[in-house]
Amino acid sequence: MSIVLEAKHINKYFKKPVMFHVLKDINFQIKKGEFVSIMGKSGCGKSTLLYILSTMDTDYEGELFLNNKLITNQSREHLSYLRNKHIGFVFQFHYLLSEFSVLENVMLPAKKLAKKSHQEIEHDAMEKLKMLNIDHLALKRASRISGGEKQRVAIARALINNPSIIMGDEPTGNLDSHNAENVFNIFERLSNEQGLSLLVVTHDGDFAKKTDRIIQMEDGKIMT
Ligand SMILES: Nc1ncnc2c1ncn2[C@@H]1O[C@H](COP(=O)(O)OP(=O)(O)OP(=O)(O)O)[C@@H](O)[C@H]1O
Repeated sequence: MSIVLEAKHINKYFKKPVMFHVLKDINFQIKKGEFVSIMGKSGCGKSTLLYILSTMDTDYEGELFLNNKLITNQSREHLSYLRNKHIGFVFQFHYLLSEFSVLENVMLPAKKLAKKSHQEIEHDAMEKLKMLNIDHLALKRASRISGGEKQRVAIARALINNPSIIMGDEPTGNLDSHNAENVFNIFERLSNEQGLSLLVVTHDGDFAKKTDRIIQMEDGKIMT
């Protein structure tokens, strides 16, 4: 099976206030369609790692490959393009623009990519909303929908450019158990039916044990 994301010998140091070796020789691969969770105690380096994997932090040692292409040492502009095209993000807090409609929020990353017409983007956004059973919310303001609905809109937005991988930082951390299960089921369907890869940092052991594989971190290292 093809490899979507690969980390080779990733090391990271925070230099202030004192030199701190936060990530220690991180190596792993995420295959197409794999649903992987990252777990570990608070402070072990999960968010720092996700920042690097998502190309937002470029201050690290080692190599990162996205769809078998080396993406370390690329320009900020190119990384911004790669991120928008190939990586979808779902965070603990949805970061929707509250004054915009649900549909407009979902369309935004595709508008930024500027590869399709307004009509095509609107059509794609409606398809994603339908897939997540929230198309009836399309014209509502993002501020006027529930927390669980907002997280589904955030997932639709993450999917709009048909990314290779979705990265999540505690995507169910702010949801009740019913909505958390809902998000898990959506992710599982995307992985099984559409071959989308997912990499999710979570503190929720029940969520993690249902994923294909758990990457367990301890003190900046991968233990499993
Ligand atoms: N900008 C920074 N400068 C210095 N140290 C930092 C910085 N950001 C994070 N750290 C430290 O690096 C370590 C890893 O932080 P990180 O946020 O990656 O942990 P985490 O596993 O995601 O924790 P949590 O589960 O609480 O979110 C922690 O000890 C943290 O205090």
